[in-house]
Amino acid sequence: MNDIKLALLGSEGAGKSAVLVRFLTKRFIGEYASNTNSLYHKRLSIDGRQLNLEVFDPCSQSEESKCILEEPLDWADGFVVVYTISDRTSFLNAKNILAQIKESRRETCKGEVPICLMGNKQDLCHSRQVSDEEGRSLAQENKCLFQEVSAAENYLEISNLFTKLIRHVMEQLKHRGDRRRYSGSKSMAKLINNVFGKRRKSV
Ligand SMILES: Nc1nc2c(ncn2[C@@H]2O[C@H](COP(=O)(O)OP(=O)(O)OP(=O)(O)O)[C@@H](O)[C@H]2O)c(=O)[nH]1
Repeated sequence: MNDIKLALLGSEGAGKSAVLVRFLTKRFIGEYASNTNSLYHKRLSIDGRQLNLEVFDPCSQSEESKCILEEPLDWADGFVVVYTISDRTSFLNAKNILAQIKESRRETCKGEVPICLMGNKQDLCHSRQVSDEEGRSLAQENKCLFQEVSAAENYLEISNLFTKLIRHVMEQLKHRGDRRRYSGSKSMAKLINNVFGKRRKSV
């Protein structure tokens, strides 16, 4: 069984939990606790392969809590970076997060870091502050997957994006010698318990 570890990153309220819960359960739930770090588990089958998916959904990454990024950056095999199309600040924050991911993997990761950039809340396009082209070009600069989505209204696009990202992670893991840096001795659950004190979720 392959273990795949993803981290969700983005501004407060960008819709990280909504996007993830949409993918894992096909449902949209309006409100989520935002002051806790959560680790979600799900068994999946992609291309006939059984996967053990773990997704870390940290509480919001404000400027002051920048250090919170360090553990997921080290731990994850791939990243989902979420911004809101109706909030330019969240887009600028996503840009910073992408730069931090690249910087943290510069020495250890020879190939591309599997990342998916999601412009969420597409249903709020009447109050759009970030164009689709801006999102697309930021994704191209950083060699990551990109799509605008609406966790509130759409399942399929989100599911397809996660699936593409997981395929990319599986490809990268095949080519890497240091496949499981943390599993066993230093799991994310332990890291989170140590650093933050947290809940684990299964869906
Ligand atoms: N209109 C609309 N609202 C959304 C969408 N996705 C999430 N929301 C709403 O945006 C708010 C924040 O969503 P969350 O999923 O909690 O965002 P988050 O990024 O996990 O937030 P933190 O946990 O605070 O970091 C909630 O009120 C959601 O109902 C969407 O696609 N469209």
